[in-house]
Amino acid sequence: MAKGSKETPLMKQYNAIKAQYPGALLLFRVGDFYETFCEDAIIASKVLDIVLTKRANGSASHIELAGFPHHALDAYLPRLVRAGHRVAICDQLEDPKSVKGIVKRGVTELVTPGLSFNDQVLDQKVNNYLGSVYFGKNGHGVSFLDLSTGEFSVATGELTYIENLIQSFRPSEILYCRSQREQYQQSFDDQYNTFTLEEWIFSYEYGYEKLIQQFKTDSLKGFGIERLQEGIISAGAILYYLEDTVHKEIAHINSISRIEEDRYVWLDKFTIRNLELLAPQQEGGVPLIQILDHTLTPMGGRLMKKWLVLPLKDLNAIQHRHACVEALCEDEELQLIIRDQLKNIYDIERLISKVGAGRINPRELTQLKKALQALGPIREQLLDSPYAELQALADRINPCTKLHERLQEVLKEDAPMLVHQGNIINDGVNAELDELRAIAFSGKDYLDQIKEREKERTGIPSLKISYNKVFGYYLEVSKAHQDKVPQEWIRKQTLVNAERYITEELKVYEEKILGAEEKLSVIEQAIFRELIQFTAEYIGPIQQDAFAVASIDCLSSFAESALTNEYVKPQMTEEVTLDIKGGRHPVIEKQLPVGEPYIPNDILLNNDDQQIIIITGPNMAGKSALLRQTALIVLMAQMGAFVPASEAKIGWIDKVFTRVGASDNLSKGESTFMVEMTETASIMNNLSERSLILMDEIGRGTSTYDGVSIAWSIVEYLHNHRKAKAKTLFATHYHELNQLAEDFKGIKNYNVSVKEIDGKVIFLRKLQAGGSAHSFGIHVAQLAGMPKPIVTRANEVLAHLEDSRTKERAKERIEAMPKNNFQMNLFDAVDPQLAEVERMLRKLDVNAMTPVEALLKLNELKDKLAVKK
Ligand SMILES: Nc1ncnc2c1ncn2[C@@H]1O[C@H](COP(=O)(O)OP(=O)(O)OP(=O)(O)O)[C@@H](O)[C@H]1O
Repeated sequence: MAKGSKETPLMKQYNAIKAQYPGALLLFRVGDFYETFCEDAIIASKVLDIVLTKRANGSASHIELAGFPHHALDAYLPRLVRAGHRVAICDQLEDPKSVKGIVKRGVTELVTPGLSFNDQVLDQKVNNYLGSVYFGKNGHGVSFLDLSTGEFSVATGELTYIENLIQSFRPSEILYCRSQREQYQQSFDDQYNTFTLEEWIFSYEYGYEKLIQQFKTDSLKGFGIERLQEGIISAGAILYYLEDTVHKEIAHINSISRIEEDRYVWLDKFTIRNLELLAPQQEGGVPLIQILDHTLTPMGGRLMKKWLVLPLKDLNAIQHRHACVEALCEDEELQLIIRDQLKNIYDIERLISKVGAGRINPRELTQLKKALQALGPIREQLLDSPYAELQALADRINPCTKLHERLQEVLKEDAPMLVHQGNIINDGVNAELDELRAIAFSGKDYLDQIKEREKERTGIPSLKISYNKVFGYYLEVSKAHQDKVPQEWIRKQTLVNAERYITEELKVYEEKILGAEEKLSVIEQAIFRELIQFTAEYIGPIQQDAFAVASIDCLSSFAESALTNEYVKPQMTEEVTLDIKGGRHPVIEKQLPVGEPYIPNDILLNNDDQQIIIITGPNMAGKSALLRQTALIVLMAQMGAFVPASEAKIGWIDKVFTRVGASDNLSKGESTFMVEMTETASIMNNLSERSLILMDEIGRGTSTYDGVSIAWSIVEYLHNHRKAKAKTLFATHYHELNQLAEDFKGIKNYNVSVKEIDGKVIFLRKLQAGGSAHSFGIHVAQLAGMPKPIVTRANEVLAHLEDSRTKERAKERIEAMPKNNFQMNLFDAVDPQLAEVERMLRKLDVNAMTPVEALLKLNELKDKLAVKK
């Protein structure tokens, strides 16, 4: 707008409010519409596909304008938020009827991608997390809040841990400190919506104070997070942000939990991606969650995702879940009953959050009532079962009987969505309400009586009594009967075929009826507000119920997969052996064409004579499937599910690392091989003796000799690592690596068998002991329809290369390979400080740095090492 121009009072108010929310799109309530202006209007018209108009603005030039009716907010808001916009909703804070001049307005909510209660923005089965990251000197902090459920958690740790958690929680928005932009950008890719906050917010004292204020406690000791300095700082920023975005009613955020690094299996960020736990890597692919998730409640769906990315390490906890699944598998009738009742439990977790935020509508409160009704029978059924584990689960359900009774008594069965629509409260709850209702209804009856009486008196058979907003109740007489209209009727309107009249008597009753209806609505709203307050007392118990129901739902979902897919209960042990008989890939087996069975395979790994298995075999033989299914079976077992195998004995695993071949989708222009090596290095630096490593075609992104050499030395390193004899499956095309089995006790060769019949390859998909002689690559090329001359020539070249003399020399060279037992100082290699320095170095973009920046960075790296001394 031109400077110095004279604004209308409305635009003056608009501009003042707009200035308070920079970066947000402002929806400005004017009468029955939400309006947007200027830049916002241009964006809104594009995103929402609504008309963009221009209008005069006082003596200023024209401004753009786009708006929509206020009742369409639920439909339009999600579209703006999903398009990545922060939306400030500015409402009228006074009743326009009672105000002279301009109505007071203010922002009542700032909706951001990470903060929403709106059912249209939220996905039922997915948590909507707001994340917050703080980079400290001695560690980093992260926290996650789902405003729609009240779940709030925090962790402190090394950067890799924070990265893994971000990958697992997949927040819709991440907050970080404005002065830490560089660290943030170096550590996280740009796939997340972010928002930066000022530096003063990120202090321990501020965060601590904010948290104890929110939880109404004296300290954070009870939450077990007292020492998580950086975590507390990050969580404090979240609470600040809630305030800043006008989220004041947050009673449902009543605790915070620590994400304990020691409790869950460490899945490096490549593992979650490579194993396709939550999302497929390629469009059209199927992730594991799709096979495992048979949950029936939104809470169950959300918890299942969490269980999937946070598998347990504690044997007791794992075995407890297995025992529940087993009981539900054994008692199929109980399983059916429970699943039937779960369907009646709405999203009580989000409903009770809406109670806390004062945003629940009457219909939603009836849903809560119905859910409470269904909780009782679930509890009873499980308590009556002979299984102690299921009884323990049932015990965690609190049927909140008093609340249920109250809701049952007060709330109408078919209460509407909007409070002002009325008809929310039952008859018999409030005497005044009943009386007013009687007046309202009998008043209407009385109108009928008047009509009949007047019909008779005047002899106008078509006499009607109707209502309109302009002059209230009126009598309508068609033109044909005009002559019969009594004198005392007052004419109000003439239509083409009829005349409309009012009478003294009609006016008296109108006032009575309308007055009653208005009062009725006021009383109903007051009772409804009281009911919400009463319900708010139950936030804690219902949150607990939500968790209990979610757990039952997940366990029953595991039982469902076990029954339909023939999974078995894994035997969990403290040993370090992994012994899987007849293992299958849970996703691939569901996708094979009918009649094509999935071929099961056995895998035995320990940290003694079979620590590393080198798997060779032609392309398409099934090497990758075998690697992945082994990790998936372990993870499924540790999340509490049954597994696709005929038998599985699992010495629990603490970390899973996966490095799957050089993929073609280059990210950020780094060479594929570089990515591969960075990822592999991160594995080497984080090993433990309970780790499971999957390496699929490591080294294939470079020349054969480089590739073989790197693969070779990685295998040697893994084998000779003194502290961490990590169990490893190594799939490779380099059969040269088979030589290693002769030199090292813990390395064994296997191959995925194929049969050659009439020059054609038949995939048997069976894992068998021993290496393989050649790689059948040319056969696969032939299968793929490669032109015959190319195949023939390739065979010719191969024959030459495999010429006996060449082969003999290669064999000699491999046998004469200098031996190396990696007797280096392994401490250094696993030192986290060094690893951090290395990671920082790798992430540097030297070409984009000025000499001064380079020097500063060098100094920072030096400081990091100095801390160690
Ligand atoms: N055990 C099995 N039973 C039946 N089909 C299988 C089995 N294992 C793999 N397959 C099928 O074979 C296909 C190829 O398997 P996979 O990708 O594991 O081969 P690979 O040996 O890793 O090949 P490449 O070396 O080309 O990566 C799979 O997509 C699947 O359809």
